[in-house]
Amino acid sequence: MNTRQNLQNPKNWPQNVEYVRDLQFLNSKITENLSLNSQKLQYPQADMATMERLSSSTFYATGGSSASGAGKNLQKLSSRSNPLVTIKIESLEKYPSHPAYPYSGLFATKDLKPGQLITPYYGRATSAEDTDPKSDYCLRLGELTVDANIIGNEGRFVNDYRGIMQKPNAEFREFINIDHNRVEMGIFVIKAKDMPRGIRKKTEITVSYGKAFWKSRNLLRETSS
Ligand SMILES: C[S@@+](CC[C@H](N)C(=O)[O-])C[C@H]1O[C@@H](n2cnc3c(N)ncnc32)[C@H](O)[C@@H]1O
Repeated sequence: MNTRQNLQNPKNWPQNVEYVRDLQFLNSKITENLSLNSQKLQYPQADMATMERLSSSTFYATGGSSASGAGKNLQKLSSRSNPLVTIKIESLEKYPSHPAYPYSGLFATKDLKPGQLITPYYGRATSAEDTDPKSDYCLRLGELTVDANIIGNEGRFVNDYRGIMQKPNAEFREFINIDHNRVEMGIFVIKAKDMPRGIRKKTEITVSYGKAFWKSRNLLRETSS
């Protein structure tokens, strides 16, 4: 079900992008594939060449996709809490040395606990074949792609950690959204010994897009991991 009812755009939201609070599906076959009603999650099968192209043009969850196991062992969460309460989109215009200058980033407005869901990642859910290779906002969800280039939510503003901090403080992870009864991708605070307090207020939230994302754009620095 789509939720495109007169949503108020968050502060600093770009005019040419539609703000949504749910995945937008190109067709109902894709909706079924993520639904938990069928008890079995099966993504549309894509050929090897398409999957290889997807691997380099999209970013993906740490540890790969687990949803193909019928949603087993995934955390069950509600995303109803308003993400604007804990995060904000910030223009990087005042940070000329930031690698994503002069665009935007996602910042914590409160302390965020280790393991906490920061925001789901929403956009247009498409099959592998329909993935736009030119989009910089594509996230893999199993064999599907969530593209937040022209339709999305706050998640589309999360930057890669490279050039910003030593390592990411957040990660993409699949979870079961009990509000929608389906598997979705979310941005979560990393749980790590050296981050016992999670992400502190006013800190930028960063993930790793994966080396393949940068390599495919010829932007991987020799030193980056
Ligand atoms: C999903 S968008 C992130 C949000 C983007 N900064 C914006 O304001 O729309 C991904 C794009 O942001 C930029 N980006 C993200 N992390 C970066 C980094 N660490 N260094 C340089 N550019 C980055 C790159 O242009 C990348 O293709």
